[in-house]
Order: sequence, then structure tokens, then C-alpha cells
Amino acid sequence: MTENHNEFSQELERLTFTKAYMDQLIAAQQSGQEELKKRQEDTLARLDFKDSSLRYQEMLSHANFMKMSKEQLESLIHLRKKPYFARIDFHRKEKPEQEIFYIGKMSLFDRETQMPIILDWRSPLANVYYEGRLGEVSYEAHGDLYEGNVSLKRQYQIEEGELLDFRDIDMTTKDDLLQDSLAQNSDTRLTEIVATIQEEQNKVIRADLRKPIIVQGAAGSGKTTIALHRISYFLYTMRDIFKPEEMLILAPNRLFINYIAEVLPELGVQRSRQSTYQDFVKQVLGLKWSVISKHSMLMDAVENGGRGDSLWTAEYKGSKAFKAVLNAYLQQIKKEYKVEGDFTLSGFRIKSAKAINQLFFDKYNYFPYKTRVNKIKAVLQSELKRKKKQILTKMAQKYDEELDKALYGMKNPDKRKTRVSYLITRKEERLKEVETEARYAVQRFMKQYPKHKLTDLYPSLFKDEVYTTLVDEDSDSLKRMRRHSRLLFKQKKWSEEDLAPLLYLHSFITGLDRDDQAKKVVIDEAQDYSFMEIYSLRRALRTDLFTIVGDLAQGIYHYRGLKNWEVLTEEVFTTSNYLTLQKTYRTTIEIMDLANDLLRLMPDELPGAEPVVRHGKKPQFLTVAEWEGLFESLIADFNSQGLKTIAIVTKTQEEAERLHERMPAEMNFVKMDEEQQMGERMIVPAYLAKGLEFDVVCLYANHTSYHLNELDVKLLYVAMTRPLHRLYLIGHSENDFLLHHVSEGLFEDHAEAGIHPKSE
Ligand SMILES: Nc1ncnc2c1ncn2[C@@H]1O[C@H](COP(=O)(O)OP(=O)(O)OP(=O)(O)O)[C@@H](O)[C@H]1O
Repeated sequence: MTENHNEFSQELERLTFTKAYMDQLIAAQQSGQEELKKRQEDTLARLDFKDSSLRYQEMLSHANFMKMSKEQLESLIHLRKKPYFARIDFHRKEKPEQEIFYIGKMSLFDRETQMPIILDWRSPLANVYYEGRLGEVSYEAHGDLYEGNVSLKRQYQIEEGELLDFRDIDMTTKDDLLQDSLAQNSDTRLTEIVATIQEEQNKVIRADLRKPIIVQGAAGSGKTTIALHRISYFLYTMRDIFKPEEMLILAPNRLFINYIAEVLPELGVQRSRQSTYQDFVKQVLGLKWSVISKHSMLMDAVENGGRGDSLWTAEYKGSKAFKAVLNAYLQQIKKEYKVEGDFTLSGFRIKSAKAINQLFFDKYNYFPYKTRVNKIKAVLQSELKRKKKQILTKMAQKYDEELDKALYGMKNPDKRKTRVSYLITRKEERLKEVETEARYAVQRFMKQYPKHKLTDLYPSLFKDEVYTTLVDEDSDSLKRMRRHSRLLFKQKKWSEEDLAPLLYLHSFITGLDRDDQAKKVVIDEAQDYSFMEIYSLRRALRTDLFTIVGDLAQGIYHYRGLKNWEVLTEEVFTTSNYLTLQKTYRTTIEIMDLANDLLRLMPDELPGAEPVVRHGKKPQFLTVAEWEGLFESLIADFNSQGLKTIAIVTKTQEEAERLHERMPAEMNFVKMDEEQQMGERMIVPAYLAKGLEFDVVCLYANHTSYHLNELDVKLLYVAMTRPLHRLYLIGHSENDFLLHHVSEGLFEDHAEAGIHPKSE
């Protein structure tokens, strides 16, 4: 007890010291800010319209400076509330004694001694906290291996700068901090988890940063969270090479971007670029036509089983077979860049056609066609400049020789005079002609290169006379696919499936602007991407630094999405690391048991999830009538238990709309669409709820029900894995949720459970 007491006061002392040190820094930063502000005002006062751009630059750099230190200041103030969350006592082999390190979200060094007051969670040494257990450990830093002994790992509960508690962890104790954190209720946004990152997650975060990584992770295993922590780790480790602006995070929809927005500053990656695949491609290609989203196609599949040829067309356009057609098309296009004639000036050869073609097809092979053409233009210009001088000299020499001949060789004075004057005039004319021709020669020569417009080139591919030259065999499906596509283009529309091939062609023909190049890419919910989408992205961005996370069991866009990860590991990222996350942190054992049981209904064996030990109520089935009677008291009950975020998840968009219309306004349920901000009470179709989480989820099937097919089972699985604490299934019969097919005892029927919420 006394020892504990002693330790607590020691820890208190340490925290007080850390905070006091931070206060000093904050005060210093604040006065620095004042100083900067004053300087900015001074510059502004001295500025007038005649000022040079230098003065503007000065202002700009002040502003940048202010921003930087303002950011630093803000994060310091924020950090002060919880300066660290863990400590390790570590004895490095070559050091005389053990050292104590406190681990937090950012590092802090004593300015005088340069000793760490707080160690950044991303630093090499902090890996020891996440990875090894107590005892002998090693870690790598800057290519060297360090060994040592960890004798203590301690976790702290600090809130608003006050130490509430601390606990030591060893081999036998379970991770209390994790348990506490999981038992908490959900916010409307994703949070950082630096204090409780688990070993398997840590492996993903710290996996070789120079290689692509593909992660299959069960629902709720922390894929999104971990992918974002990996960017944070990446930027920390590679801070001298990469800037946050060069990171691209691709999310499934805008709602999701919103959902992750809050965690980004916490991890120091707020300046990374976040987009959906559709928005990204539309922006970098400057596409004007509207795009029929894959969501609306999915809704069509859910509600009407997919009309006409749209699903097959979508699948085909995302496939390897279509890539082969695009490649053949590119071969045809490339041929148009072959020039026949030499580049000449006034009959003199400047560069042979063969040499020019060699530049295009060989030397500049790595570049997009347009860049190659520009490079050739530059080469021709410089060679012309060089050779023009020689040509002019040679020409002048020739006339001078002729002149000499006339002057000294011709006897007849009249004839000589005529000849000399002719030669002088001719020489002048010819030299002038060469000068004039030289001015336009390159331009004229370059005219023979095709100027392709992507938005014409791509639709042209679907003309029968073009397409049939690119495939070995035409088929009825292909004919229908082309017809379907042509119809769409006529209405000035793209389908989402056209974006990847457009990007692919663009990457060969024009290439991305420098500003659009991302150097590191994170793809979340990757199972919903088609092969072509990922392939073209990699081709266009010309980087291998991809972090790809997904869950095949949640592949609701089954007609177009990835069916396995091998297609990526074998054909797109051959050097990638493949890792799995099996434990699920989001939901309770009871909810996960039911969701996992559903996966048995799938034709393929799909990776299930292994819940970390946390129990809760069994999922409960209610009839629509019972639910309507109980609705308000249920909500009140959730409220009283602190279960704040509630989602009613429907199978279709239409069901969501119908329910929303009937919902009393005072219940404050918002029908979610892509553009909306996350709220606490939402009505949301399953496809849009993907990736999100809520304290309570009520699956609602009044006018729809889930059938025994791949899409429905996956939609149901996605919806069932969204809650943190409670799952309700509301329909007319249990079988609306395929519950007749699941093992016994995995859910409660209203009759067994008693329908009053208080008796839950
Ligand atoms: N180590 C951890 N400590 C605390 N919470 C964690 C940990 N790992 C994951 N979580 C929590 O588990 C939940 C699920 O995480 P996340 O949404 O990142 O999972 P996911 O694999 O992307 O899920 P899904 O595929 O179902 O959308 C989040 O609330 C996250 O904060």
C-alpha cells in the first residue's frame, strides 16, 4: 500500500514536472507568436501597390511561419492534457543503467540536456512497448539493432492533465486499458488508439515502409484506424523525404471522409489529401460529364436485381480482359506517333526519321506519349539551332565560292556583273529563307503528331469497327457492352467503371500533372475496388507505396470488386507484404458470433472475425409492430445507458426514405446521404454504413428482406458488424434476416427475451 502510495506520488511528481516544462514552452511559443504577428503587421503597413514581389514573399513566409508555430502551439496545448500514456523501464545492453521512458503522442526533449521527456509513439524505441513483452527485447533504429531488457511497462490514465490511475502490464494481466477503451461508447467520429495498439496491429503499422502492403482484416479489426496510424508512422519516419500533402487517402464515400476527419489532426496527417476514387479521377482528368456511381448501380442490383447489361459491363470494364483490350488499343494509338520523313531544313537533314522514332519508342519509353512529343520537340529545337548555323555558313560559303568563280573566272564584264549581282541577291534571299523556315520548322514538323483528346479517344474504342480489331473473338455480351456504353456516352455520362480505364489511358497518353502525383496511397475498403481501378491508379501515380486494407467478407460490390487478394499480390504489387488482422475490437462476442455464423452461408470460405473478450447482450429480434410500440422507450433507455449513437440500417435507399418520412421529427433521426455530416441518430442504407460504427444498430426490414444470395448475405454481414454494443433486428419474421439459417441460441426472440427494454 505504502509502496503504491509512494509510486503514485512519484508519478504525480513526474507529471507535474512534465506539465510545468510544457507550460514554459507554451509561454515561449505564445510570445513568439506575438512577435511574428507584429512583424506581419509591420510588413503590411509598409506595403504599397508598387511593392516588389519580394515583399509579398516576405509576407508569405511570415504567414507560413506563423501557421507552423501556431500548429505547434496548438498541439502542445492539446498534448498537455495527456502528455503520455505509457512508460517503459528499459536497460539497453551497452548502457550502465536502466532508463525510464515516457511514451506519448509527440516527443518532447529537454532543450538543455537533449534528453527525452516524452518519447514519440512512432519512435523506434517505442516499438518495444507495443511489440515485445517484458524481458529481453530488441529494436531497430536507423538500420542498427539494439538489445536490452524491459523490466516494466506501465499504462496511465490521464485526463485533462490529471493523473487518475496507472497499471502495470505483464504477461498474465489482460490489457485493461484496451478493455476500458473498448467498453466506451462511440463518438460520431473515428478516434486514435495509440495507447492501445495491439501487437498484430503494430506489425501492420510498422511493416516495411518501402514496400506495398495488403491487409485482409476482419470487420472491426481496426483496418481504417491502423491504415491512418501507418501514414502517421510513415510521415514521422520519412519526414525528411515525404510531405503530408503527398499522401493520398482513398475512402469509399464522402461520408466516410467526414467520419475519419477528426482523427487526422490527432495523428498529424491532416494535410494529407483525402478523396474518393471517383472524385480523384474526375479531378485529375478534368472530367465534365456526370458519373453514374457504383452505389446507384448497387442499389439497382439490390432493388431490381441489376438491370440489363449494366452489371456485366461493370464487371468486364474492371477486369484483366479489358486491360488487355486497352493495351491493344494503346498499341494502335502508339503507332500513330511514328514519323515517316526526316526533319529537314531547306533540304538539309537535321535529324533522321529513324533517330526521331528511336527517341519516341525507345529512349523516352518511360514517359507518357505527350511528354515524349514535348521532349522530341525540345531536341529538334536545340539540334536545329545548332545545325542552322552550320547550314547558313555552308550556304554562304557556297555562294561565296560561286561569287569568287564569277569574279575571277568570267571574262565578259556584263555577264560577270549580272552573275555577281544575281549571286549576291540570291545569297541574301536564301539565307533569309533559311532563317524564316527555321523559325517554323519544328512547329511544322510537330504537326504530324496526333493530338489525342482522352474524352474522344475512349468513347471511340467502343465503335464496332475499332473494338473488333482489338479482340480475338467478338461475342454477344461484348456487343451489348459496347451498345450500353455508347448509349451512355451519347447522353454525356460516364459510369464509374469508365474512370479506371480513362485513368489508365491517360497515364500513357498525357500522364498526371505533378500536383496530382501522390507518393503514398492508402486505400480503405479495397475489396470493393476492381482490378482495373487499383492497376490504373498504380500506373498513373507511378509509386509502389500503397497501403491497401479491406475485408473480402464485406465485398458487397461482388460483381466488380476483388474476389481474392492474390490478384493484387501476384499481378499488381509483386513485392508486397501480405498481413492479416483477425481480432475484432469493435463489437461484443454475442454480436460477432451471430455475424460469423452468417458467413457460413456464403459459397466461398470467408475470413471471419475473432472478437476480443467483451460480452454484451445477445442480438434481439423484434417485429415491426413491437418495435413501433416500443420505439420511444427503447431510445430513452439507450440514452439513459449512455448509448449515444444509434443507426437504423436498412437494406435499400428506398426503405431508408420511407422510414424517415414516417419517423416523428422530434426523434431527430437524420437520413444519411453521402454529403451529410455524421450525426448521433441516423437512418442509413447498409452500403453507406460500411466502415462506420455506432453504439446501437437496429437493422430494419419492413418492405424489404434479405435473401439467401451472396449480395444479401454480405450486406447483412456488413450491417450486423456495425454496432459496438447492441444489435436489434426488426422485421416481420426472423427469416427476413435469414435467421432460420443460423445456429440456435445466437439471438433472442422477443418472446424469450421479454419485449420490454427494461428487462434486457
Ligand atoms: N487497438 C485498439 N484499441 C482500441 N480500440 C481499437 C483498437 N483497434 C481497433 N479499435 C476500435 O475498433 C473499432 C473498429 O476499428 P476500424 O473501424 O478501424 O475497423 P475496420 O477494420 O476498418 O472495420 P470495418 O471493416 O468493419 O469497417 C474502432 O472503434 C476502433 O477505435
